[in-house]
Amino acid sequence: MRVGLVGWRGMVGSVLVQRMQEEGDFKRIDATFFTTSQAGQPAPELASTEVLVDAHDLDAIATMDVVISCQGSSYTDAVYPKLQQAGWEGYWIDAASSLRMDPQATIVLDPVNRGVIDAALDAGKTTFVGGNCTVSLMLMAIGGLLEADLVEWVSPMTYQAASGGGARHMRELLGQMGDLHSEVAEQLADSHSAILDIEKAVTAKMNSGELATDQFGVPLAGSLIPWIDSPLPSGQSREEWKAEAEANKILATDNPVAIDGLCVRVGALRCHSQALTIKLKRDLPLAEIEALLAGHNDWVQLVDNTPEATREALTPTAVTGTLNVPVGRLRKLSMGPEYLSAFTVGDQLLWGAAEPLRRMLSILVARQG
Ligand SMILES: NC(=O)C1=CN([C@@H]2O[C@H](COP(=O)(O)OP(=O)(O)OC[C@H]3O[C@@H](n4cnc5c(N)ncnc54)[C@H](OP(=O)(O)O)[C@@H]3O)[C@@H](O)[C@H]2O)C=CC1
Ligand SMILES: N[C@@H](CC(=O)OP(=O)(O)O)C(=O)O
Repeated sequence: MRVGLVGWRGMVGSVLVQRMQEEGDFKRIDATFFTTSQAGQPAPELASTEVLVDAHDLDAIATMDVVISCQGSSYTDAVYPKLQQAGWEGYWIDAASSLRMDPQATIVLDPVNRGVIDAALDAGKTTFVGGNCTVSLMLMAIGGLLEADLVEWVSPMTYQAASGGGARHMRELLGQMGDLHSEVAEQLADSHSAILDIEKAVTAKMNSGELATDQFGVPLAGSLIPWIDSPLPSGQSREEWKAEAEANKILATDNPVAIDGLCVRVGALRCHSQALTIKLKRDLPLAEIEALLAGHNDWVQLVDNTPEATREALTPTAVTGTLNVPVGRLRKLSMGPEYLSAFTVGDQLLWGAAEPLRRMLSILVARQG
């Protein structure tokens, strides 16, 4: 199978390539590495060509059986329609959002919707797109309740990492953290210095306009930003809108589950966290809920509702770089026995972006036999 990789040098793409190496995927494919900016330069050893191929060379792209793009929506918008018009019959696997709601496209998250993916392949569909990171991570966490049709609605309140904006956003956050520390390093070193003086100096620096804020627009270090992506007439941010729209498409629900909440950027590096309020269709003992959640897939992990277990396993620090999707803080809320709280954390570059694409490629390779 000839597989073209576009966007492999970026953050999502490099996590994808790393995972493909870990799983030995390159042994099963013939990989061509494409580029939008470095055509003709040496290709990585994993490639079947010696040099990188121009990602806008449609003739070259069209020789691929599969194209995986982690290059972003503008590349997809420029190339995908032309390939379709030219009658290309290969498979298009994409990390970008632009094709997700296209009726021809299937959103892939196989531990949750393998049946939907298989039905699409059987029907001859060829376009497969990874879901929004918070949506995929939420479904990995509470897939057991959704599969059992126990959920009336979910309100996710998110705590999203800087990496969701891209590499430059991560750099900006770390730079802000360093600048704030430098501002008060001397007072911090003196254990007798007054904490309110330190706070005042930090707050003054944050409001001084001196911190680099080209990516986020305002300081994120020591703060948060309760808006992600563009505004919609509904008052939602586009990130908030994706929750219900994409989740129901992934699940192929007959009766859509209402999913709506607020999306917030916080100073985490690459793990998104979400506090979920879930309205169940009926009262269910907590032990049954836990069994359904834990039994749904190989990556979800129940975390005891204790301070020790929560600090140990339910933080971005504990989860970053792993495929684990811990879910904890499970308890019935005081609003009534059908109201459940949950908190979940996941690496937004792994299950949130690269891993569903890698697994979609494996499904195609396995089908080819
Ligand atoms: N960030 C995220 O969390 C998520 C992103 N996505 C989707 O994936 C797309 C790509 O995101 P992301 O990986 O963050 O984008 P990046 O900005 O990290 O990379 C995108 C492209 O930029 C080019 N590039 C230019 N300079 C550099 C450099 N110094 N290092 C690496 N690459 C460079 C590369 O293309 P080339 O080699 O052709 O020059 C690369 O493929 C997004 O637009 C989005 O659609 C989806 C889910 C989550
Ligand atoms: N918008 C997400 C990251 C992302 O790229 O999402 P999408 O693939 O839906 O555009 C975030 O900022 O955390």
